[in-house]
Amino acid sequence: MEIFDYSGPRFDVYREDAASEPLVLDDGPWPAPRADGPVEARLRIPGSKSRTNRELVLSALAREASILRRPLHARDTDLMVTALTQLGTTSDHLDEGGRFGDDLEIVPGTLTGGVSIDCGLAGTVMRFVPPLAALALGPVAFDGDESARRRPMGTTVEALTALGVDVRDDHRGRLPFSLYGTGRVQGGKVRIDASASSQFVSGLLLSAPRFRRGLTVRHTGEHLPSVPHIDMTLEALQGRGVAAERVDERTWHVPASPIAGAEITIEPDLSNAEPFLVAAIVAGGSVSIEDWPERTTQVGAQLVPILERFGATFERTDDGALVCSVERGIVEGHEVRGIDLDLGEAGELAPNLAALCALCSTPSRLTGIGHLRGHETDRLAALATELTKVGAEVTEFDDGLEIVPGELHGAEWSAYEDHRMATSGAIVGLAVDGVTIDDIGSTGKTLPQFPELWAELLRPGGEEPDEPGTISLADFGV
Ligand SMILES: O=C(O)C1=C[C@@H](OP(=O)(O)O)[C@@H](O)[C@H](O)C1
Ligand SMILES: C=C(OP(=O)(O)O)C(=O)O
Repeated sequence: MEIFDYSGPRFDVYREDAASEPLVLDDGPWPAPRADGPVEARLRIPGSKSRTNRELVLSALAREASILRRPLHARDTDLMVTALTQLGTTSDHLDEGGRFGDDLEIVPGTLTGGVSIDCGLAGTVMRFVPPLAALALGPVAFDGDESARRRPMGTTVEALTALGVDVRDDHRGRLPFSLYGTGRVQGGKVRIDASASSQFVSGLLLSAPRFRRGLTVRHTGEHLPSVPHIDMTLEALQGRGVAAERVDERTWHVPASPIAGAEITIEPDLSNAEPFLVAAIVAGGSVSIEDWPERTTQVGAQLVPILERFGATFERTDDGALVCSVERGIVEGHEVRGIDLDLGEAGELAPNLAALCALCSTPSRLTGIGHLRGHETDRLAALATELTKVGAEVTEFDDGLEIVPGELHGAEWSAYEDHRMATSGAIVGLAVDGVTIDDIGSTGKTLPQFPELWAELLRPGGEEPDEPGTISLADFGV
């Protein structure tokens, strides 16, 4: 079939409080600000990427309209909205979302193909949309960024093929590929190897209520990373009246079922809170994150027990904020010991933790994260290269990293178009003079406001900016 020529949305680094006025940072390197002493900040972090993109997919498949309150507006979610719109969904901005952008109303429509989907570098778009596209009538082509073409896709392709979907897989389990939707998928049972990504499971489960016979997915591979993300998928389905369930450790079942419309407030992205919480350990002081959910399936919740091991203490305020306090920071000469940590469930937390480990006084081992080689970039190689550049000694294993701290020094830190590599460089820069990040704009994948929030974090004594709601570009050396 024809691969349609479609150039997807470009993204800008922009300020949500002036959403129509993109703030385009210089292409040049971003000087990571140093922290000289304790920080004191209370921050509101935009909505969860993982939850927003699940709710967007379910809203497109639902039998009636849905409203998403405080959804994330970032490159990954913009790509999802665009993909679903191309396939027949309508989305309207409700203009009530406050500082981080509008609430969204999603009205499902008849799913029709004849389109090319730009997945950008978003794992959730490339793994969640193809099963939905199989329910559309007509051809749908998928492509993404150059780096996205290196991410594993074979399990999605094989699963859909096994379910009788006509998939043209010219690049053997990589983007670009295309499928020919017939408007229906029989469903039933499918066995897949999801050891490279939990998103293969989640993607199938999300569209499964609309398959004729629902779907039972069984994972046959050795490892299964990021299990809490599958729990989040089940929770999202259940929230729409679908009796989705985990049958056993490697099997999930979703019955054929209507998907209800819903009004859902998206929790803040706890994984995107990570660099700010880590900053409290590096600088000392306290960082509060507003609206930290009491119960959540987000892996970011694991930051509390993990960062306690680095000396942080946590408490909740009556108004729902999580306060992370650290008596003396690393920059004040406090020595924090490294740790051994299995991050198999929470791989997306690994890059920022690796940066923190490099600032500790003793070696650390992060394991269970071999699948990070298929993330935005090969994160194990990228972390090893960049941490070595600034003076740490790093050994890569098949499933992780050993990080031996050293005398650290400034360098140009490469982000590899990876939001979490960029924020990891910013963490190192808090404690090390002369760190610059080659592409801070890559944070736009899930947190376009990162430079702005980082400046807010580092503003002395919680000082108000010159004009309320604005920050000086000089803060970024722009
Ligand atoms: O389903 C999701 O929303 C995600 C699942 C995880 O992917 P992997 O299982 O590939 O690690 C996670 O790392 C990613 O950031 C988001
Ligand atoms: C792995 C990640 O993203 P993606 O959803 O693109 O897989 C991540 O955000 O850490």
